[in-house]
Amino acid sequence: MCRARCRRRCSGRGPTTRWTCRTSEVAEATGVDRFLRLRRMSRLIRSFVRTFRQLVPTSAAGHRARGADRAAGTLRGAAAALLRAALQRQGPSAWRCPRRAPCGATSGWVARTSTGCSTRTSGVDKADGQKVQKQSRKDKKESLDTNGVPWSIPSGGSVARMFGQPSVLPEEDELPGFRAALEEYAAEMFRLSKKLLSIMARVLGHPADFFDQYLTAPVATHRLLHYWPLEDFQTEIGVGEHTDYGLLTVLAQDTVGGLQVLNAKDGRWVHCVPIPNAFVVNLGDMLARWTNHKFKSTIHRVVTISRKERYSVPFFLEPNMDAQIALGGILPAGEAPAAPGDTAEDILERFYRASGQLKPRGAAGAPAPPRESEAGAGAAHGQPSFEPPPRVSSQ
Ligand SMILES: O=C(O)CCC(=O)C(=O)O
Ligand SMILES: [Fe+2]
Repeated sequence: MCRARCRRRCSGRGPTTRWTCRTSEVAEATGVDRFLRLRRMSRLIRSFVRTFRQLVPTSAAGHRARGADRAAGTLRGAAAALLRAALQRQGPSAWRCPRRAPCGATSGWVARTSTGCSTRTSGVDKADGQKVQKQSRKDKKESLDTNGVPWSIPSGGSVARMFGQPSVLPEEDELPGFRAALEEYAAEMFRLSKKLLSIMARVLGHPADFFDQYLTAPVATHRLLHYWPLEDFQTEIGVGEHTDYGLLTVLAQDTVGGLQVLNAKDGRWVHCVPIPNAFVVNLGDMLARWTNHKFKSTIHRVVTISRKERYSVPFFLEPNMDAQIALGGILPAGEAPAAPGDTAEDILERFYRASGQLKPRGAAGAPAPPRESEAGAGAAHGQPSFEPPPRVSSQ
């Protein structure tokens, strides 16, 4: 039996305090954890559905997001089914994948951690890998990360393989329609992102379809976020100050508010007041680097000042992992030659190493990357020392 505050029965091996119980063992032994997870997820998904309802038919780019509307309808049904399942204690068993999970999956529910602090950037170019700092305040949020481009098979090394993994989600019979609705919404966000990028391409003096060549096997994360109200502003935050590291982020937020953007000119935080029927679009570090900061990445954070819980749904887009992202390389005049280490994958890897999600190369104690055969079913591509994905408080 577990000691401390946990009465769950463990396998009897080793120390059995609440904090050292392995979720899988607890779930196996009692089924309780599974039930709790299901309840938690049902709340998250219900609120996600509410956020969807607020999604507008018309986005910032005048793009009609019919898919998002349809997906909202499907999700309403899916959430109801999930709740029913929760009541009957028939929850899915494996769709929460804790970070550092042996299965190495890169998506799934990322719980609020008891110790984790977000990382933040002290500059706007994390692409150089050295500017990530530890925040002193803890993020008070949880999320469900899913693969935003499930059809894409990114090619490259371990980062590409990590992102190419399927999402950890309830099975169809556990939550009918949920996967389809997520995919439909993500596909719509991908279309919208491409539309926005085509406008940017023209601003940069390129043909409208310029970015398409870099988006044939992209990487994207579709995230469902839930924030609790903050109780102590000294020690807690929604998400710490950061820039997203990819190309761009299309974000739907509810009406609670809390997203803030840094005005680089006067150093003040500006509230990104929710506008009904609008998406927020953040530019990421890769776009900043590619344009030599002609397009700046958005420094933002979430400080939930309301007593209400907050929900948001960002869609983060990165290009093909082998896209060369040289500093200023996308500017038509004076194309900078790409140097080794300039691919999107190199940049992501540097970021993960600098933020501690990936151990430095050759670090003492750094576990060796598992061989493919050791990776297990959930890590079909063999995820090494990655603590999977969440673009942490980065993204
Ligand atoms: O929830 C939000 O509004 C922003 C979330 C965010 O910035 C992130 O996850 O990178
Ligand atoms: Fe962000």
